[in-house]
Amino acid sequence: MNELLSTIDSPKDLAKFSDDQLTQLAAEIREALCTVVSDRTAHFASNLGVVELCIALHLVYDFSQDRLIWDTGHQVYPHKLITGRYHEFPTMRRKGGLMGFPNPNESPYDLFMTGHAGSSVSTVLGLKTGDDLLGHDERKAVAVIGDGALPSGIVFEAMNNAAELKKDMLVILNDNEMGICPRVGGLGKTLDKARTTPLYGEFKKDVSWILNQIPLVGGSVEKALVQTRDALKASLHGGMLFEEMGFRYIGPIDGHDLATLREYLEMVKNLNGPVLLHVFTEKGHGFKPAAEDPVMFHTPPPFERNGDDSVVSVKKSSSRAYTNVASEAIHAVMRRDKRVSVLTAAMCEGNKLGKVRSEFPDRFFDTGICEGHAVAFAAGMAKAGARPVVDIYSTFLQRSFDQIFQEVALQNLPVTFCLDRAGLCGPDGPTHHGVFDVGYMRLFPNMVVMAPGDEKDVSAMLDFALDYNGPVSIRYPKTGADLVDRPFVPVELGHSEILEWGEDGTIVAFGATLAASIQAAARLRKEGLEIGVVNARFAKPLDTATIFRAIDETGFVLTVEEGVLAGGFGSAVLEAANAEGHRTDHIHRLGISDQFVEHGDRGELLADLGLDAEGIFQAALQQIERAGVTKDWGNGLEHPA
Ligand SMILES: Cc1ncc(C[n+]2csc(CCOP(=O)(O)OP(=O)(O)O)c2C)c(N)n1
Ligand SMILES: CC(=O)[C@@H](O)[C@H](O)COP(=O)(O)O
Ligand SMILES: [Mg+2]
Repeated sequence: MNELLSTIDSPKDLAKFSDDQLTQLAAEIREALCTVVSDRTAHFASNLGVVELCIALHLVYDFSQDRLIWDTGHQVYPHKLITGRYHEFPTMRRKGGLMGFPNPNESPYDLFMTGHAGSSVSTVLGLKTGDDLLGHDERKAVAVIGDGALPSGIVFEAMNNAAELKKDMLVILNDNEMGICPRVGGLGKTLDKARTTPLYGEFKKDVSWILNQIPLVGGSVEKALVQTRDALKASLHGGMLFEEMGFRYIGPIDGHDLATLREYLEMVKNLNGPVLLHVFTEKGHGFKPAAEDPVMFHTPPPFERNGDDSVVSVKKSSSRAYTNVASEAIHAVMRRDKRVSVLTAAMCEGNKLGKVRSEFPDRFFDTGICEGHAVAFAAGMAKAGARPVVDIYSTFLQRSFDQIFQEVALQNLPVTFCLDRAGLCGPDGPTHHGVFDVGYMRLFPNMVVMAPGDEKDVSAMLDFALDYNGPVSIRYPKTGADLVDRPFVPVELGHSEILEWGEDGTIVAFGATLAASIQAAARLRKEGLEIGVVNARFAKPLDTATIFRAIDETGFVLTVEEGVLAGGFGSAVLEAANAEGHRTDHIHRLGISDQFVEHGDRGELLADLGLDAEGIFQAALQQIERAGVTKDWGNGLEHPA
């Protein structure tokens, strides 16, 4: 297997293959995809669906000069295999290996590092405009965008502008009827029209035959007839929307038929102005289990295959992940409070909201990949007296910054934000690590910023939020929820929870760093040091009484957070201490410095950043030395550093 794929160093090598060899190449690419997902979580069904499209694109265009952006970028694996990264492919999504999204540091064929949906039409328009301005107008420009990404508002901003500029660019709509879950929204229904009529090729032949029966009396009639044909075709195929926006709509065509793809790409390649080519694909195409269950196989847990393409085992993820705890808490509160609704932005599966959707279809809202809208929509619901819970990943919620500011915080509306994947999300890497939210949420007056220290805190914080008459954000990472054994202290606005107190120093953990902080403190206590641990719970409002007591009465204060230091929890502590004239020289912050964190296993990344128990232990030891804490280390051992 892979006799052909392993010989490809550049897309230019594709030209040497016959049609039969290209068919074999597609099979080899699918085999490589199956192999890579058998021992790690990676994007699978989306990649299976674009194999022929990717081969056709690289046959028709020269992307060493032409511009290509894969929107979102989770379907970029075939592109990576064809652009000289076959031999590195086994390192996919491993620390230090290939990224699971486009990465310009890997190849000049990757122009933008992406992972968030919807920006491709804008960046391709920008590339084309820049190339034209700088005398490279011979370069073609292509964006490939999925039907799930298409409803993102930015796509329409870009198309609106592209139609104005009349730039020669191609948008390929990869329509597989799926986001991660089945696609939602009115736009999807427009696209569905295209599935009720013959594919473009057949339709075009029929219309051409009809037109040929009409004796043409001159250019004006022909022009009118062609326009009639295009309007008829576009209205039949749901393309009218794009035609009205100023894009030439072509399609739909079969996105798994290599010859058809090449024919149409050759045709549209030299059309003037913005063109949208509507391509039908099947998510999971070519691997039956994935085609039958593209939701499960979007990023399946590792699985093994039988020879007949059946799947032997799929390892389920941990059932006590924070995500599950949160979705169960949301479900419970929806059962007892009819004011409560939940909103997701195309991440129903990722947010584990399937049961909520089934039981409360009228109070479950999937807006599609439209996070800005989701937040403003929730604000409207809150204004009407409902209690919306916006359940959006930390990194994707960044899309809604202005709506959080204007529609929620400024109005002081009771919207509850559940920020899943807050912190390091592991193999998805820098586009997905949710590490900025404490900073951006803390900026807004009225916003309460919380993070559960363990599983028990999650439902308690949600209950608090829904009783609180203002905006609240609750952040938690993509990992198993810890369960800290202690007499539970109810969640109270601006109050932390003191788990241990010790004069030699205090570790103040914000969020899910609590368990590692407890472990580090326990090791230090074994060395004879009296180290306290505080479960901060709130970054805003801060529990200044407890924090100032730790500052004034203990040897040092070490804050620990799974997020960037800039504007984070530790910054809040420094700001508060400074504002009230307390010492700050013995306050040390653990978190993420001014850097983007690469992809890798979550545990590896935490250890690299010193945010695991060992790192916290070592940081505390350094603070102990700095504080001049002298201790008889018991058995006379050297300092336990
Ligand atoms: C702004 C943003 N929100 C949410 C996501 C999560 N997400 C990744 S892929 C995906 C579905 C994309 O569907 P589509 O564009 O149709 O691609 P397909 O997987 O069907 O090929 C979603 C919701 C994201 N990457 N970016
Ligand atoms: C491409 C994308 O953004 C999603 O597929 C994301 O990778 C899902 O992340 P989880 O697997 O953590 O839900
Ligand atoms: Mg899709």
